[in-house]
Amino acid sequence: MTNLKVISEYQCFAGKVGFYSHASSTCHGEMRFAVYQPPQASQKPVPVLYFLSGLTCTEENFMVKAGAQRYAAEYGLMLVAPDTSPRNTGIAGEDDDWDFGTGAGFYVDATTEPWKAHYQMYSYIVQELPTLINANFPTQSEKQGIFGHSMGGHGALVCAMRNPHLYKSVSAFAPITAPMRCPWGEKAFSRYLGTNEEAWRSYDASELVKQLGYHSSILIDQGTADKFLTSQLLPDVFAQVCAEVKQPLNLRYQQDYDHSYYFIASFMADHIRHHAIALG
Ligand SMILES: N[C@@H](CCC(=O)N[C@@H](CSC=O)C(=O)NCC(=O)O)C(=O)O
Repeated sequence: MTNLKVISEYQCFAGKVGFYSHASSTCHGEMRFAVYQPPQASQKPVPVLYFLSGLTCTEENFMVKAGAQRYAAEYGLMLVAPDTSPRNTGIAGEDDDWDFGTGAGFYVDATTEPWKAHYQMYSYIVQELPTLINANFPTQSEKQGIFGHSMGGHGALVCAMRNPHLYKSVSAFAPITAPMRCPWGEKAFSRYLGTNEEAWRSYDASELVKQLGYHSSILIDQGTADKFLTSQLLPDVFAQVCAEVKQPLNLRYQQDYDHSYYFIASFMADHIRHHAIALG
């Protein structure tokens, strides 16, 4: 494998889960990610589905808890789950908060000191990581989808809407849909992007859907017992804007589900199917 260090690999549903690290030229440090190669990948290139995780996660949470491999094996999709931020950068205070810094890169390209030298997660996800994946794994590089959870749901919506030519499908579990209007987003954007809110708009799904829209229907699942629903996630704001601009949206409120991976695992089959249909 070129430029990749294999950390560990495991047989899974007749395919392989692997954990890898590499020297990132975008984030200027070591980055980690996980890949699930379905059994079909041993015979031919397959489409790729990226999953962006939420606050406090590493590349492991999704592979261990989401139960996605079974469905990826069924449909012949490769899964890629990157880490949620650079780590051990030496930036003072990077480990102080669980919702900012380490584990909380928010999938933006930071423009402020001291974060901008390493916290370039948007470019890492959209450019460097796919280039690395396509060079090292049997992918159909023109067939990419993206999904995510919470902070990662925000990241998936932003990456897809800003790059509809790169991502044929998008979905999210309990995404932060209007980060400019919630405490997690305000904290992250003001520190990574500065206080000029104009710069925040290109990372806010509810703004982007107004400006850009997306070429196909967006699937979102949201638990009604999610403790972050009304304070941080605000799916009704996103739904309202989608309705105004006639963006197709399948927003499903799931009764009594919370914010956890138990919720994610419960609806994983539907999300993988959504992407498999779009990715052919
Ligand atoms: N420490 C927090 C809870 C953190 C949390 O719930 N993280 C979620 C993502 S939240 C939005 O991005 C998560 O995925 N955690 C990892 C897991 O494996 O569950 C608190 O105290 O509330």
